Amino acid sequence: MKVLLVSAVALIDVDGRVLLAQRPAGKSLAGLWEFPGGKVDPGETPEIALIRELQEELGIDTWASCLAPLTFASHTYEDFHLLMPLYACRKWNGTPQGREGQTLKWVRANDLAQYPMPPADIPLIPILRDWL
Ligand SMILES: Nc1nc2c([nH]c(=O)n2[C@@H]2O[C@H](COP(=O)(O)OP(=O)(O)OP(=O)(O)O)[C@@H](O)[C@H]2O)c(=O)[nH]1
Repeated sequence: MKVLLVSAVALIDVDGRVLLAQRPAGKSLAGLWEFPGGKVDPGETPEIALIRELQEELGIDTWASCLAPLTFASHTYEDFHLLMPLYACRKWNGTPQGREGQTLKWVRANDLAQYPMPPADIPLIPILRDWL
């Protein structure tokens, strides 16, 4: 089984809300809400990959020093095994915009469970809620 390394982040605003992005139609897991992030390319650290993905997907800039390791997902999908570190980040420059057609939503900790997420993300929600 191929292990896929994906870096993801809980962006947290001044009101303690978390940013979720809805996967656009046509992609795998379309319509589900996920944490911003993406695949770690060869030669990248998880932090560098995340900084790049945040620029590409949301048009914001952040720094490795602002990415705090929070927890991780380890989940077997049909064709691969996902290993996904989840960072927490409260500091960035710019206003997140869905640059790749994603709908974005700032969600309160207690409302996170109302957003359908990929199966790998489900165990992360109570951890994030307790941490917030
Ligand atoms: N970014 C992100 N990816 C997640 C989450 N949960 C989860 O299972 N994934 C999976 O991790 C992989 C992330 O890859 P990606 O975002 O770079 O790539 P993608 O599937 O959008 O497609 P692409 O290869 O066409 O760019 C996908 O298989 C996605 O379903 C999550 O919360 N955030």
